Amino acid sequence: MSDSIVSRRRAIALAGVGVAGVAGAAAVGGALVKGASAEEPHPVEGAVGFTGEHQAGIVTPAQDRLHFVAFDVITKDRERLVGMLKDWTTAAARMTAGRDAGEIGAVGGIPEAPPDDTGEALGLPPSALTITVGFGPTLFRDATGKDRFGIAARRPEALADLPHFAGDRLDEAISGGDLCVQACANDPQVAVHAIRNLARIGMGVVSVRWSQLGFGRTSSTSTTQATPRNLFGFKDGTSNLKLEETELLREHLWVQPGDGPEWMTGGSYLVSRKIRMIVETWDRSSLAEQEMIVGRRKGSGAPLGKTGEFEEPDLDARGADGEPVLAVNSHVRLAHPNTNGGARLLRRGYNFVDGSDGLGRLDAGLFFVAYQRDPRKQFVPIQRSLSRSDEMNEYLKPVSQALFACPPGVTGPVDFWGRALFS
Ligand SMILES: C=CC1=C(C)c2cc3[nH]c(cc4nc(cc5[nH]c(cc1n2)c(C)c5CCC(=O)O)C(CCC(=O)O)=C4C)c(C)c3C=C
Ligand SMILES: [Fe+2]
Repeated sequence: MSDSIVSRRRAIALAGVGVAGVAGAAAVGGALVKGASAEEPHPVEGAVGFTGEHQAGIVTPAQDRLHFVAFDVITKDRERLVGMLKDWTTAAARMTAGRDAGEIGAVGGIPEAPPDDTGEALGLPPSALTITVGFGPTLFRDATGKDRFGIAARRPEALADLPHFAGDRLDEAISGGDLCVQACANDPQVAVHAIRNLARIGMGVVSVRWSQLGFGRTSSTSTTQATPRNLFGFKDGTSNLKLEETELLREHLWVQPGDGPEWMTGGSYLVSRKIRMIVETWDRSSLAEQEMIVGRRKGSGAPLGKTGEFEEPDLDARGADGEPVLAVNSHVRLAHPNTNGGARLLRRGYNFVDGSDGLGRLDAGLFFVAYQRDPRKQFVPIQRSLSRSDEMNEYLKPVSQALFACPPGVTGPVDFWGRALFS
């Protein structure tokens, strides 16, 4: 029996209950989640498994495209919020398996009712779509300190507000958020379709605060992937944490039992930072200057003083002139674990070009995304060290920042994003 026949029969059966009833019925139970799970006997080709110990979209080999969105929760009703998270989980399981967001689908319903899928991904393969969800600090307490949904006591200490960093002039309107969804796929239409349908499902419960499109992943998250380049033309992601480094992931990426709170075990913290790159100025600097600022060769990606991309940078090496081979204010030295008490990140950023700035320059840069076990011990010290003296800052303008707690993966049919947090 084809999906469309199932959808049509279901549509007829549900025709009498109205649109709200149809939307609710499509989200009931967990059967749909199971159908899209990693344990499915016949996984869909090109689909990334949805269920598991950790959410997909973190160590998953970085796809080419991103649509990231931060939402404000606009309801005061805890049950409506929980209901939406259940509906999101069901829809995400379907979409990551290459199916319509709802059971009726884009064209399977009655003509009088809005479809439960928007339709722009009809006929497209799953395209390795992953959908990853996170909870922002303001979901736990609002700006006045109010416990909005009875979960303030469950706020992780690691979800502490990020400090101000020297040189930052962030735009509040495109920073923060109560919830975030990161959709990554190898087809931009598939990523946008996923976000659009979750926003549609969340109508009346959440409203879009800000969103960001990205292209050309700027990190590899697996040793099977070639290192991509950022908009400064440099290989980016060489020394990133990788999917295959299980021990390092335990140490630096996943929240471990005992870290607390319990509902975050197996999860990870996401920091995003939208950084405008003044590419026109960068393009007028010499190759030698660019390589000195980064600390690596532009062609091979090798650390200065070495020849292979994956050789370790030597922070102590000095040239014939007695000066450090890796400049004291180079990006790689300042971001290196040895400079930051061993701190490491799993970076998963994307390039962006948001048109032009009205002054004859591209509005382009890096939408930096990094996952970690505890931002207070990882992102914060690294960013402090970069903010203080990175030579690259002359070419950068950070415009937004956000922090989210991404819970562990959905484990099976009755599970949903946030179940342990809200139970
Ligand atoms: C706070 C964290 C970081 C921000 C913000 C950041 C911005 C940023 N980075 C590049 C380009 C490169 N970064 C590279 C390495 C690198 N960067 C960070 C952290 C942040 N970068 C880390 C932890 C590392 C790894 C350091 C190490 O272990 O050696 C590199 C080199 C290649 C690589 O290893 O990935 C490049 C190139 C830009 C352009 C940018 C802001 C726009
Ligand atoms: Fe960097």
